[in-house]
Amino acid sequence: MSTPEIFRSADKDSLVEAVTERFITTITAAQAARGTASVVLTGGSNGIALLEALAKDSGDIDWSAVDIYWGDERFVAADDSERNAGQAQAALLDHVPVNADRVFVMASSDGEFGDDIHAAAADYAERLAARAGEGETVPQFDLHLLGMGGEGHINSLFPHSEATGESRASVVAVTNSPKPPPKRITLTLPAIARSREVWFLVSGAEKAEAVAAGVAGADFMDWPCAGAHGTESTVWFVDPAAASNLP
Ligand SMILES: O=C(O)[C@H](O)[C@@H](O)[C@H](O)[C@H](O)COP(=O)(O)O
Repeated sequence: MSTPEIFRSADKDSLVEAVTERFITTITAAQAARGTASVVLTGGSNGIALLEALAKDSGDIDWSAVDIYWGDERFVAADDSERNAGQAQAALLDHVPVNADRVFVMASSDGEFGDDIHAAAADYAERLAARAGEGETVPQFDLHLLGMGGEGHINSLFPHSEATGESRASVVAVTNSPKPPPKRITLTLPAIARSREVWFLVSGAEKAEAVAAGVAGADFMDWPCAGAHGTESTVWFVDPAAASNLP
């Protein structure tokens, strides 16, 4: 488990610029070392702004050799504008030469499992396991991106929820999310822990308390963000407002 690193930016725009630059460096380095890279995307304003910036310039990233996953998804119809996958498609994936076989979208509520959210979550767990090494259920991600809510939720892991307390399964269904829509599919803390790097992309004063709790290593049932760590690095990209409760 890595010690949190804090990257303070002057504002939200320069936060996205810094993340974009470091994303390019990290993914090209992974490809240079292993011929391939894997990244877990996040929704939210900063997560999508990063993808838009990458669509304009992603340096030497070989997009055909990147595995793309999502940390969570809203279990709604495929064409619902709330879907993280649809937003990522429009922001980036439609504009770069990704390999469609390496883009792992979580099922929608009108997909092959219909409204069976548990089957849809189990399917994602199986697809992760199929890409994992022997004896593992989750591939080693090079990078897991995370947005965060003001109460410290990451992916669809909300405070004091069963999903946040999950200690074994890699993917679970959430049927009572306090933030709409209620039905979601999410990677769990043990799945996030398979990441070399975990990056939080956080701006705004309403996130300041959660940032401080996450960096200080609070109880993850109170502040789910405090339970997410990369094996090599954990980086909090914060603007001045989000950093305002840090020592
Ligand atoms: O799951 C959701 O309902 C939200 O999309 C949420 O998880 C979002 O990613 C964070 O709240 C960060 O959002 P911002 O980057 O816009 O602050």
